[in-house]
Amino acid sequence: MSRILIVNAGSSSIKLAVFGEGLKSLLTAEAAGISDSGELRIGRNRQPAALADHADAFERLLEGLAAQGYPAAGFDAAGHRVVHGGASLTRPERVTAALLDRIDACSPLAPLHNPHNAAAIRTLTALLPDLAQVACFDTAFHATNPETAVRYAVPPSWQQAGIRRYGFHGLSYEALLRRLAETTGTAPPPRLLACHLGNGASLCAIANGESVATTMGYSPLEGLTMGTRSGSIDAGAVLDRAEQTSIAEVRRDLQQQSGLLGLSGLSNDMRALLEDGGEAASFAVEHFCYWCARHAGSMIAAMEGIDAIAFTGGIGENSEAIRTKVLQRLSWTGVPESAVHVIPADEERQIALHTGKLLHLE
Ligand SMILES: Nc1ncnc2c1ncn2[C@@H]1O[C@H](COP(=O)(O)OP(=O)(O)O)[C@@H](O)[C@H]1O
Ligand SMILES: CC(=O)OP(=O)(O)O
Ligand SMILES: [Mg+2]
Repeated sequence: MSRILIVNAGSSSIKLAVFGEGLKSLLTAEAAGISDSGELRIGRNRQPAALADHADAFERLLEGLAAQGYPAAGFDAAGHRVVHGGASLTRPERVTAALLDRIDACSPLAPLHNPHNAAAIRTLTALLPDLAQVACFDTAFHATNPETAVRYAVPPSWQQAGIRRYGFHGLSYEALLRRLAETTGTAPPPRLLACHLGNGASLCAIANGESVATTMGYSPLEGLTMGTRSGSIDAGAVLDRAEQTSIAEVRRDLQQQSGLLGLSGLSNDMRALLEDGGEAASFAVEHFCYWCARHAGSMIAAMEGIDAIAFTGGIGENSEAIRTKVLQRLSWTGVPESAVHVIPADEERQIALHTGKLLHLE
């Protein structure tokens, strides 16, 4: 019997899942609010936990799995979410030293993610050198985007340097399509607006089951207002700030001090802002919803219309208040309630499916 460990390291959380024979889910665990007021969940057991960083959180999660009868040495394979695969990593790959180098090379493009993804792979390699590991890329799903959607209007030298739109949350969108098919029993709607609203947030225009446009671009910074990331901003403003301060400061500000946190001055956590309800918190929430709907217009234009909407991600799945606000702003689309779906993010099973297939596991 094969036992697979799945590792999904996001910007603020690490989710682990253990799958057994027939991809039966055996145990899940999650570390949330890393570097903030954290929480550790092993199975159904939740407790507040001070989680210094992703490495600390990963170690605590592995200890938690071992205490539940799933020690690391008992795994036959591991599958990882890797956020940025660049232009060439467009399908799941077996981890090798050379592949790790390529993942490292993409780290500057996804600084809140790829270093943690690579670190988790290295931690497991050090613990279990013979463990078969597979990397699945968030960028891969968007390889079907047309060239007009992918290219920035910049000189050829930029294009040669890899400056183009890649798009992210691909594993989540793949999982969303799979689960939508499972629940409806039909082919995907011809023009589906998929909304992954979590700490990182993006939208995807999915036409006949394929990504044709998405709001994130070169890095997971572009597009919607996010937990700590600014979303789209005029490059002119970025250049001016860089001239006045430093590149490092601008990078930190745009990646870690902006978004809901920057607008509210309180928190990057949507639930905390909704609970707070004060003026600053409410403005941040409105900004999130307004820009979500405004970017949705761009996705709908890319598909030349819309038949259905699906929400996923921590906010998309759990917050009816946010879904309602976004849908109110999209009422002009005429999408009926029956064509609005809420799909729990299932990146872990998607990675397990890829891992099992690539390694021919039973
Ligand atoms: N019930 C809820 N209401 C509103 N927001 C929620 C709720 N549950 C979770 N969230 C929000 O989901 C976000 C985290 O999303 P998630 O997809 O888990 O993060 P990550 O991008 O790190 O994977 C946080 O902003 C959190 O506040
Ligand atoms: C790509 C990305 O933004 O991921 P997350 O939502 O997990 O931060
Ligand atoms: Mg996530």
